[in-house]
Amino acid sequence: MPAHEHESDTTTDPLAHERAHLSASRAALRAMREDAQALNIRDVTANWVNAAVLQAQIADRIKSLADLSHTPLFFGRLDYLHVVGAAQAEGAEGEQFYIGRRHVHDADGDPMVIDWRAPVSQPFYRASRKDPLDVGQRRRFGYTGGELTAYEDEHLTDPSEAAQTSKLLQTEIERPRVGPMRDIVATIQPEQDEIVRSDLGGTVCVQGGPGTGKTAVGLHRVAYLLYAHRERLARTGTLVIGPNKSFLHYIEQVLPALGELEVKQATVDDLVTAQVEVRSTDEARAAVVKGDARMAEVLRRAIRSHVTMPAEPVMVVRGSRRWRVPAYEIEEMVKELLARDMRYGAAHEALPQRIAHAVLVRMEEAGEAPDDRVQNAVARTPAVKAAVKAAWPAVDPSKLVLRLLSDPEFLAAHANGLLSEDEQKTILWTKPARSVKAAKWSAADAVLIDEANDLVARTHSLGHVVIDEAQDLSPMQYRAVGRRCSTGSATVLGDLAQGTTPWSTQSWEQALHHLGKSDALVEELTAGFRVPREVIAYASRLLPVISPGLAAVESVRESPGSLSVREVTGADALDAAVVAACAESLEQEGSTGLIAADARVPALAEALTAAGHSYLSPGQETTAESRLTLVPASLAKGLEYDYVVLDEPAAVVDGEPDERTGLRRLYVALTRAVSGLIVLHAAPLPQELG
Ligand SMILES: Nc1ncnc2c1ncn2[C@@H]1O[C@H](COP(=O)(O)OP(=O)(O)OP(=O)(O)O)[C@@H](O)[C@H]1O
Repeated sequence: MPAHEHESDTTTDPLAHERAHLSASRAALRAMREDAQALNIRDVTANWVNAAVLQAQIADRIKSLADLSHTPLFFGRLDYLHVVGAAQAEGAEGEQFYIGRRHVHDADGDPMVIDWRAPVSQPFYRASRKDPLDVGQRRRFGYTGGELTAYEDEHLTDPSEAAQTSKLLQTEIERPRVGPMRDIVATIQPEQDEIVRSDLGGTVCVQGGPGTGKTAVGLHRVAYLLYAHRERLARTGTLVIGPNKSFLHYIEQVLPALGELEVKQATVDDLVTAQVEVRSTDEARAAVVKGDARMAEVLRRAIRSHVTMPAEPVMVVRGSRRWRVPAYEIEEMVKELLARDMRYGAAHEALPQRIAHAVLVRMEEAGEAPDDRVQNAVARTPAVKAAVKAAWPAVDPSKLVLRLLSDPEFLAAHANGLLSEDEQKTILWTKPARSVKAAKWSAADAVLIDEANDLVARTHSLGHVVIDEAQDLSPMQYRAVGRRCSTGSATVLGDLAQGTTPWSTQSWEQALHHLGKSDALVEELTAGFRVPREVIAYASRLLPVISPGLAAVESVRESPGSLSVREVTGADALDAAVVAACAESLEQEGSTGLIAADARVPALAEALTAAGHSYLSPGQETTAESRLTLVPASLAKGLEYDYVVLDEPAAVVDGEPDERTGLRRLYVALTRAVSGLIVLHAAPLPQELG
């Protein structure tokens, strides 16, 4: 695949020709923006509400038509052998398309640039020598600071041309990583593209080792789905779930860069803490039980225990007449509602109407002609209300969970046969809370309340939800996410070897079951775009212990990377050695992350400051001026730095409640580097690394 980089401005020169197309496309985009700006809505809107809505839509459109000087308008070109969609007749003319981030057309409406998500763009990502998909030539463009400076061709149907890896792709993968996460739209790989373009109807689960592009793929899938199902998803909504705020901050620019501004981002905690404030943390043992799917059944039983079979008839007085519905008839209604397994709150609303209906039937039998208004009025009479309160009382979900965690007898009544006595004791509060407001709720408690809420009233479902770092979710958290896409679909992204919660996912099959998406497709990504060969080989020594059976990632990075493991004599010397390693890394281009056990962070912060190094925390963006981030190991997941200095692996392992989790945390820390890793230790290294 020849790369072309020479300069020339004759019109016969291909690079000059492509540059001219770039200028023309930018001019066309400018014209599209000017058209949008010139729209006069006064003639078409009848009232000010419509006008405001329309004006906002136009403002969004103008924003989306901005020409960002450092974001190339197109990055590829496809030369089809035939007219797309036409019968492939011998000798027919081909068609040429420029592939970019958005659609641009000229004054006649003819396309200048095609959106990467359009069906005709797909072969840019998928066509191969084996299956050229009617593409004669695929061209990739290289840019330097917004300038088109190179191109590279593949002739997929030419048997004499040898297959080669793309230099431009390699350059893109090797590019230093300063600033927030970038999109990969120009270089999505075929196996990634299959996931990106899988249909909205199905849930996809991706298992992939560190740096295989799971996050990137998940975000591009959202962008793709929004393009392919724009109206439906605008109505139903999309959501990206990440492990913590600093991670969400790191990825938040990717979708806007792809022109998608409406996608919400949240942590699972954000989703479930609308009603209560989280003010405490559980011990691991308690959190594991609270996060177990058996808790869903405990809650279901507890809520249904509020239903009591009626013992009294209902007597409704209307005018001079009295109507009696006997207890056994109300009992039948209650039993029928229980059997229908509807939401508790919906049944609570339905029961008064059923009783009133029974009264209406009696009225009709007595020759009266009551209408619907009478039924509503009867449903609201004190007698009916009292009967409903006795048989199917309203339940406050937070109070229900409060009682389960405070009242041993109440818990036992609903948990017996599900949770052992020991497990019950583990989750009971030692000091029962007096009220919902006063209770010191934990994150796991909030998930229980969320489950109870859903038992009372169905949770609103979105059209699509992406869950990143999913391996860390508890079964109850999967359920919480699952009810937010119960009528939609999900993209589940994770790595079993990076699970660091006490309840982390053991198998995707189980996880998908809890999510309510057992029919999901499980895909695997194994090509690593982040971690260089030498470094991933070192980290993968941990795999047999932390996740037996999982294949090691194969790095596709050309530069082998640098790995240096240094022993420091004496714990006192460690801090100085770490600071020196940071200074050494900062001499290179790109970002440096100093990763350390959480407990080591204050000492290292002090050492860095004393040595005159300013540093960022994981939530802050690296810039050309400020390239060093001090990262507690607990926040390293999902992030990456060009150079990583890893402080004292043994301390990272010891920072976790058990060894396996500790080694998994270490695996995460070891796999954040893009170009080089320096490991410094005063204590012996964990033997698994030896
Ligand atoms: N096709 C690609 N072309 C170029 N870069 C890519 C491609 N796929 C992934 N990358 C880059 O590789 C890096 C790792 O990607 P990403 O963070 O999505 O991996 P991940 O699987 O989520 O990793 P982790 O398990 O560590 O969270 C990112 O910088 C991403 O931009």
